[in-house]
Amino acid sequence: MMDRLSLRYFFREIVPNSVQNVRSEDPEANLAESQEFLSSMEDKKTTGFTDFEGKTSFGMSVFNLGNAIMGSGILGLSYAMANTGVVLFLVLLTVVAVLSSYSIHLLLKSSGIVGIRAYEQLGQRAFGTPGKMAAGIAITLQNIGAMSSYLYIVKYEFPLVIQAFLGVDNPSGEWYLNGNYLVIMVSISVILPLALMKQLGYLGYTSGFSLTCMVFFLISVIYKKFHTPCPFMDFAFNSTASVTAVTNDTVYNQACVPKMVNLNSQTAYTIPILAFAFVCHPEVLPIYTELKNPTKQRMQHVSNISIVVMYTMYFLAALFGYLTFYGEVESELLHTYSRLDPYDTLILCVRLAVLTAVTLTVPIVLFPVRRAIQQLFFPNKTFYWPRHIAIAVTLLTLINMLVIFAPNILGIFGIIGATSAPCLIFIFPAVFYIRIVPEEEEPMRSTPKILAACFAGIGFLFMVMSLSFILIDWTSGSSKASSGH
Ligand SMILES: NC(=O)CC[C@H](N)C(=O)O
Repeated sequence: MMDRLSLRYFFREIVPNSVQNVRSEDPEANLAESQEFLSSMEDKKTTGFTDFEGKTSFGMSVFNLGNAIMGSGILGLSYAMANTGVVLFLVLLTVVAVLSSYSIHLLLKSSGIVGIRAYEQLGQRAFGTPGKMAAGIAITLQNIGAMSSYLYIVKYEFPLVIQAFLGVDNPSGEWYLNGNYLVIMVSISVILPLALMKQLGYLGYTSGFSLTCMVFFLISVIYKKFHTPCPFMDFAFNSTASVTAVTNDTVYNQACVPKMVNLNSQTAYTIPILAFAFVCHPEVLPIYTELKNPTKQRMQHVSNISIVVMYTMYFLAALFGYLTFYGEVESELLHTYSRLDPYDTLILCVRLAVLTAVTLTVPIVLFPVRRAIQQLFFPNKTFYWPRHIAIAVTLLTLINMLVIFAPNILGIFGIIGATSAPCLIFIFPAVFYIRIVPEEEEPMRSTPKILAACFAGIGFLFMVMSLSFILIDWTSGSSKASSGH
């Protein structure tokens, strides 16, 4: 048994500041609590979290977080680059990646103080029930939006892939070429079983596979750049427009020279597209909960590795996609490849790879929504299989119905994405942090809190900006890039 002195020493040296802080008011009570805490630490070998003892390895956690980051967002990046130019795009991409990592730091530090690694609990600690509701609702809306965008890809791309591989030239209502049936089949046979897993950690393997598919996508995009003439020949017009362009030097030069900095009416969409591409914040804390030997540094390390790898892949995909089509690139990169040749085998494989990748991302993105629903409606309840299954089935049914019956709702998601993404990345982590970290540890005027306040301000600015652009777009009737995915 440790004596009082060595216990104090132990606390100063080993236990994170945050834990010391919450336990610092009454020394006697502290000691009793500390002993209890210490013995629980000896038993469970945790670092102050009472919620769960994780078993997922570092590598698997990187795969899971990488998979959570990488989604349909990647398909809109070339378009974003076409509207910003290479250099400005790189600057903005770097800014969003760094801000994203900083925001994870805020979340991790706050959760270390609260002791429970759930976004909703941070909201609860900071603002009581309204805070918890706000976090839960933002996560639910954002992730349902993301999952629907993934299933849209399945609905519209999968039939084309099957049709081309089976060589059906004139489809006449075959059931296996009907996107709606395919969405339901994929949901039941692939997504549901994965979504029923008790823990996220089990999805590490599928996440690894999903990322492999995206690597294949990236390699193909790079390969295509070097095997596509510029200006490219549009399959639909069977080359006439482009041939005239080749003969005309000025047109050629204009069309096939990358712009370093470009500003136009679509430039404003870059921020929402980039912000969406880096959203992974609802998944960070669930992944942290399951991490083996969880410490803030270790989880920050997992996040930074995932962000750096995705940052590199995002940049390369955007760059080579842009260098293939230049100003002709559409808001969804895969559509642009169809203009080259819809039956090109490589492009069909790429579509299949992207389809697989986003399908395997759905269960990861569904996890935090189920957790949010559990936190909002069944707090303090222990794990219960029927509830776990019922929520997953209900959510998947809802998303399937949205994708099948209300495909026009994508515009609404533009609005949701423009509000919930800045909330989840910027505003909530910052304001929760400011409220949760005790004033004795960091006074209101300390640098970290002022930084956090500026961060919330940036988020608010992004939100207002994105919303105004969407509204302007709607009123002027051209919704070319309403969501970019
Ligand atoms: N939870 C999410 O919204 C994930 C979105 C993801 N970053 C994407 O690019 O698709």
